[in-house]
Amino acid sequence: MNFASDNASPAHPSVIEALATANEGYAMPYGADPTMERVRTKIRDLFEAPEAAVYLVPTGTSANALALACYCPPWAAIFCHRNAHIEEDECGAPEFYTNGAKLTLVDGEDARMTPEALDAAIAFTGRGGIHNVQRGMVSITNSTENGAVYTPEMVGALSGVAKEYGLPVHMDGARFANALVAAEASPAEMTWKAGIDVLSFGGTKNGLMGVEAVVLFDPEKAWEFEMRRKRAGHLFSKHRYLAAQMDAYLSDDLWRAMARDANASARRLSEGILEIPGASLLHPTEANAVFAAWPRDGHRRAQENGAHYYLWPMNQSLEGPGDEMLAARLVCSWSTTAEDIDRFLDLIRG
Ligand SMILES: Cc1ncc(COP(=O)(O)O)c(C=O)c1O
Ligand SMILES: C[C@H](O)[C@H](N)C(=O)O
Repeated sequence: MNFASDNASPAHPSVIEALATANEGYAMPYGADPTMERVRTKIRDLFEAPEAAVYLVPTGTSANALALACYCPPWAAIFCHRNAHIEEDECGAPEFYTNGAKLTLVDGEDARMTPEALDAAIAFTGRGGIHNVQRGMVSITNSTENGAVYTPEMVGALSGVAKEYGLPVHMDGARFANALVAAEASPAEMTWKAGIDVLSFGGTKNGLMGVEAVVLFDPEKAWEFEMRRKRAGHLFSKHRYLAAQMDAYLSDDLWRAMARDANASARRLSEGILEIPGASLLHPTEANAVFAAWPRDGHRRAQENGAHYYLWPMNQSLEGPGDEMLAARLVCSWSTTAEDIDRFLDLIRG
């Protein structure tokens, strides 16, 4: 029973098979392999964006930081939610790769920014001319760090604010597939049709071994992205192994099937927890993560029987009154089984 993160899940067998197939013979390096061309075409078709520039990188952090660096000057602000991954969990990579851009934090429940809060933050920034950090760009995480989903309409409302100030918009889509299937939207509706300029299109959390696509819907910055990727050391020489993963991901709609399974598991888990007297959700279960609280005794039983997950916040203690409510983050993935969930629920129910 591992609910620590979808980063803990195995790669899907189809992905491993694709890697084994890709391992036959020779292939031109650095992205010049035929599989990458097929991946680029698939993504352009999927997003209805025939001119989009498409690149693969190994991690979500590299996807985010390199994308942001292409759109935000060093003297400007990146407006993001205060719990955004680029703020809390990338060890300063966005600030480093942009050569110093400032992350300006915006509030909103469930790690979803509101248009009003975003507008206020942008309006306040750069008001004093040369003395202030300037207005740079906006970054949205979908699904969010608290497991919530922005619908295309919500994305459009935030992008509308950004565009009033002439700012580009990035989407951290480490869990884009989970958001997309939850919103029952098309990739184009959830991105460029809603004002997104550049997308970190995640695969690693959703069944791949380690690859993310960066999609620049206007290819104007394609060459700059290529240079930044190479200079950062994120251009794989044996690039065919990244391309093979993404090719398998996009074949037979595997990516959306895995996301649907992960989201369904989270709903099952969330509903089961709410049957426990006193249990509650900290955030709505809209994608593949559950943020919930239940009695400490249940946590002790689960962890004594091998369950892996994070208390939320992480610094809470298992020592203390057994009936006291403790919160946790539980993340489901394509590989989460009904047996895992039912076993976990039996343990925390007692
Ligand atoms: C929302 C979000 N964005 C980006 C990342 C970064 O991905 P990585 O850890 O592969 O750098 C993560 C990691 O899980 C994430 O949760
Ligand atoms: C928190 C950690 O960085 C990872 N993004 C996760 O969601 O598990």
